[in-house]
Parts: sequence; C-alpha cells; structure tokens
Amino acid sequence: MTTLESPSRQGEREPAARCPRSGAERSTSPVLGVDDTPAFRLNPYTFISERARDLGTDVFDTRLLLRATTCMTGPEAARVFYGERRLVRHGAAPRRLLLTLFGRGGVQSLDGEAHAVRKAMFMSLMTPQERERMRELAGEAWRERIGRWSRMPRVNLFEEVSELLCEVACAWTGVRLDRRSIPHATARLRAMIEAPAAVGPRYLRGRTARVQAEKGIAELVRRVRERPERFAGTPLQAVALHRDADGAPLDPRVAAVEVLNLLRPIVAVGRFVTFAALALHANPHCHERIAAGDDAYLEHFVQEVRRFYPFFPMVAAKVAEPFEWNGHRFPKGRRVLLDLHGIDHDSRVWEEPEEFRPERFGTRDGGAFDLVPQGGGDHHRGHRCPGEWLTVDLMKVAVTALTRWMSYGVLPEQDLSIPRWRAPALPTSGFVIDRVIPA
Ligand code: HEM
Repeated sequence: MTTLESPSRQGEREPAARCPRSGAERSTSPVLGVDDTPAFRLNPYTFISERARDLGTDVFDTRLLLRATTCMTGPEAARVFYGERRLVRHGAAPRRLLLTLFGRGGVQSLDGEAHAVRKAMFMSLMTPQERERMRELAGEAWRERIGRWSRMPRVNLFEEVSELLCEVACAWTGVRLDRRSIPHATARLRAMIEAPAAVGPRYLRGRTARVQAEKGIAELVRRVRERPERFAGTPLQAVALHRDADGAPLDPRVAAVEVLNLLRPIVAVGRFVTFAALALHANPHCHERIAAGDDAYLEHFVQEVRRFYPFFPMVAAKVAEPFEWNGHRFPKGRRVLLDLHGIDHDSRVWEEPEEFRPERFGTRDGGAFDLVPQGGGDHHRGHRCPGEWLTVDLMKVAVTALTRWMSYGVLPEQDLSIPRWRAPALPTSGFVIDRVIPA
C-alpha cells in the first residue's frame, strides 16, 4: 500500500502540562446501583468530563442503558484505551448502534487478526491517488452546486452539502446512482447517522433505512462479483472482492455494511462542513485570512473545527482481560467508554479549550491521543477512523469553496444554536445562506 501522509501531522510530541488526576484517592464507583442514562442523554458530550471533574478522577464506574460501565477521560486514558489488547470491540457497542449506525459484521466490531485484515482493506483505499480523486470530485461538485445555489433564494447549507457529499461518495466508491436518486439516498444515509441516540420515529427511520440500504447494496455486490471488470479500480470492487482473514469473500450483506461504512461517513462530513461555515461566520478574521490564500491557516482552521465542535461524543470497548489502571479495577466483560469530546476539550492538553483558535495548530500538532474527534492511536492496528484523511480533504475543499469560490449572505433570522442533548449535534437551522454569487 502506498504510504500515507498524516492528515493532522500527528507527531508523537508530548503535550505540555499533562497531570492525570489520580483515581486512587477517592472512590470512583460510588453509584453502580443508579442508572445514569437520563443524565447521559441530556448531555452526551460533557457527561463523562463533568462527572470525572466532580469526582476528581479520570476514570469512574456508572450504569448506562442498565449495564455497568466504566467511563474514562484524558489523553492518558486514550493511551490505555487504544494501546491495550485487553480491550476489545466485539460485544461492546449497544444493539441500537449496530442496528442503525454500524450494521452487523462490520469492521467496528472485529478484533485481532480479523480486524487487521478487514482494516487493511479500508486503509488501502486511502492512498494519495484516491485522495486526489476525491478532492477533484468534490471540487467539481462544489462548483456545480454554487452555480445552482446562485439561482435559489435561500440555501440550507447542511441539507445541500449532505446531498453534494452523497453524490461525491457514490461517484468515488463506484456506486452508480442517477441524480434523481441522490436526495433519497442522502435521506437514508442521514437517517442512519441520526438514529443511534434518538428515540421513537427518528430511531425507527434509521433502522428501516439500514435494512433497505443493506439489501440494495448486497444486490449490487452480487452484480460486481458477476462482472468485476465493469467496476475495476473502484472502492466498491475492492470491498466486493475482499477476502477476510479466513480467505473467504464477505457475505454480501456484510460487504454492504462495509460499502455503507464508506458512503455514510462521507455524507456525515456535511456536519463538519456546516460547523466550518458557522465558524467562518462567527470569526470573520478566519474567513478573510483563508480567502486571501493562506493555505497553512486553512489546515489549522479545519483541525480546529474538528477539535472544537461536537460530533462523536465517545467510543465503546469491552474488557477482555481484567486489569488495573490509575488505581481502578477493570473487570472482565465491563463496557468501557472513552470520552472523545472531553479529550478534545481537556484543559491539560489544550490551552483555553473553549476558545475557537485555529492558531493553536500553528505551534503544535494534534497528538495521536490528544486530538481524537475520529478516535486515537494507530490507524492500521487500532480502530482509529481510516477516513480521517478524506475528512480533512473534503473539509478543505468545502472551506476553500466557501471563502474563495463564492460570496453569500447569512440569513439573520435563523437559529444557529447547537442543542447539546442531540448527538450528533448540528446548528438548529442547518445554516441558511442567501445571495450566493459564484466568484
Ligand atoms: C464526518 C467525519 C467523521 C467522523 C467524526 C468520524 C469518526 C469516527 C470515529 C469516532 C470512529 C471510531 C474510532 C474508534 O472506534 O476508536 C470512526 C471509525 C471509522 N470510520 Fe470514521 N469518521 C468520519 C469520517 C469517516 C470517513 C470519511 C470514512 C470513510 C470514507 C470513515 C470510515 C470509518 C470506518 C470504516 C471506521 C471503523 C474503523 C475500525 O473500526 O477500525 N469515517 N470514525
């Protein structure tokens, strides 16, 4: 596989002022009898960090969704979470996550050799050539949409960019969809993204969307296997022809789960793009600097958007072998949650973490255990997101488009607040713009 350049230049440099809170000083499992799900649902992004701060520790036990759960925060916790073979993923994710966001049998739930072989397939798609192809497709899609938006009185950026990215995702993977099917496909992928933390109709929409999408893509996988030459060189073909650690091809339904593991998160990048637009609006000096052609600052801006805004609150694993860390016992079978959002806002790592300040990336890199909006550790060996490079690339194209390829107004009467009880979060109005003029 072609070597990958790190998207965030993740040097292994030690961050300044790291002082883990000691878990040995106080009891950190005082409330195992109480189910904390209501408190957690109210504030999924800060539940762990706030409770940890109150208890004066980086690790504590609680009960979530009726299951004993150990919560961890801080970069040292990330090192343990990603560094230890004693934590596994099989059986860790709640069922509702498997039925909506992840799908069953996908790379997220694999461990050891089975995971390494499947993950290598994803990593083989993240070459400089594939990244370049993605950037070109995204650039063309943005230019075409900007022309279309200039003829519209108002544009809901989140809605439009989600469709734009769905189009790009299909073109990149080799899933051929005619343009009229894009809104429907986007709605399905969004339903999967928005369902896991939802209750009622939103949750059910996500489940139905997954069942239907897996069925359709499994059929497509069978067609690729009959005529692979028609899909030569595409990620779709790579998944369809992939052989697992046991040498067998994937069950078509599992292959569909993995194709969706490419399509769905590319559409999810639309949330980061919307947050980037919000950040440009809130920080006009950033807009000016990037518009003037400062490409180094563009990179810093994108990294700060990934660090600052709420997306994935946490990731889950399960204890395979009992161990102790920070004076805390991790019994076999225990579900463990790592506080991604809390680590990206940890004041021991990030100076004034609640300030949006792209400049911080001018003097430091995001470490493999400090900047973790898409997981931490090693991309190849662990579960860290293989799409991190593509995410940064797609965001850079989007911010370039928003600052250099178009001008627009931001509708004053709209609700740009970000409800924190909703994961994944989004500005309420979706960011509505008007008076779009191609540059
Ligand atoms: C919207 C931006 C994205 C965010 C916030 C995001 C976040 C994450 C997170 C938090 C994980 C889990 C890390 C862990 O379990 O430790 C993950 C894994 C994964 N992501 Fe992303 N991701 C994004 C974009 C992408 C893209 C663009 C792709 C592919 C095109 C992708 C494909 C995957 C896959 C396949 C995994 C599972 C990896 C494994 O289990 O080994 N993601 N992502």
